[in-house]
Amino acid sequence: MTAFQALDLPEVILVTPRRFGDARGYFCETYVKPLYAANGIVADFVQDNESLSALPGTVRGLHMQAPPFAQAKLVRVLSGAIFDVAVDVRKGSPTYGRWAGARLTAEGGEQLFVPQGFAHGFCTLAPDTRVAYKVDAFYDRASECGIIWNDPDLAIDWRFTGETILSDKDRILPRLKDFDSPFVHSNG
Ligand SMILES: Cc1cn([C@H]2C[C@H](O)[C@@H](COP(=O)(O)OP(=O)(O)O[C@H]3O[C@@H](C)C(=O)[C@@H](O)[C@H]3O)O2)c(=O)[nH]c1=O
Repeated sequence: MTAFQALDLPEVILVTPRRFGDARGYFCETYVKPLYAANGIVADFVQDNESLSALPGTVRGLHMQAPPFAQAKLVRVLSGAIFDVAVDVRKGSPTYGRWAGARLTAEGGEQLFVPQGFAHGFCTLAPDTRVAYKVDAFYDRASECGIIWNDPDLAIDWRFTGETILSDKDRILPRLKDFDSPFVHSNG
C-alpha cells in the first residue's frame, strides 16, 4: 500500500508509493488525486517540472512564489538522489522558521509534498540527478522569492559535506530574518 507519513512539520508529507514488481521491473502509480487528498495532499496540480543536476552537492533553493502564484509541490526523483527540504515561512505559524526534510531516491520512488507557505529546496546526493515535481500554480517570474540555503538560523542539515554548487540567483538570496514573508498562517 502507498504509505503517507507526516514529517516534523505535519503539513509536509512523505509519500512512498507502492510498487508492483515483476520480471520486467515494476509498475507504480505516482499520483492519484482522491487517494492523495484523503491523506492530506490537497492540490489542483497544473504544471509538471523537471530538472537535471550534473554534480552531487548541487543545491537548488530555497524557493517559493508569492501569492497569488503560491505553489504547493509534489517532488520525486527520476534518477539519482536528493535531500529535499521544506521550510515553514508562514508568519504566525507555530513552526515558523523550522524545516523538515527527507531523502528522495529514484530507487525508492519516495515523494515529498511541500505545501503553499513553505520554501522548498534540495541538495543532490548523486551525479546526474533528475528531479520531477508537480505544482498547483503556474510559473510567474515576478512572484519568485527565496531564502539563502545556508541561513544559520535555519541550520539545515543537507546531508552533504563537500563543495556545493548554486545558481547566481540562489547565492544572493536573503536570510529568513531579512525576508518579509508574503505568507500568513491560518488555521482554516
Ligand atoms: C521554475 C521555472 C523556471 N523556468 C525557467 C527560468 C530560468 O530561465 C530557468 C531556470 O530556473 P531556475 O534557476 O529558477 O530553476 P531552479 O533553481 O531549478 O528552480 C526550481 O527550484 C526548486 C527548488 C523549486 O522548488 C522550483 O519551484 C524552482 O524554483 O527555467 C521556467 O521557465 N518555468 C519554471 O516553472
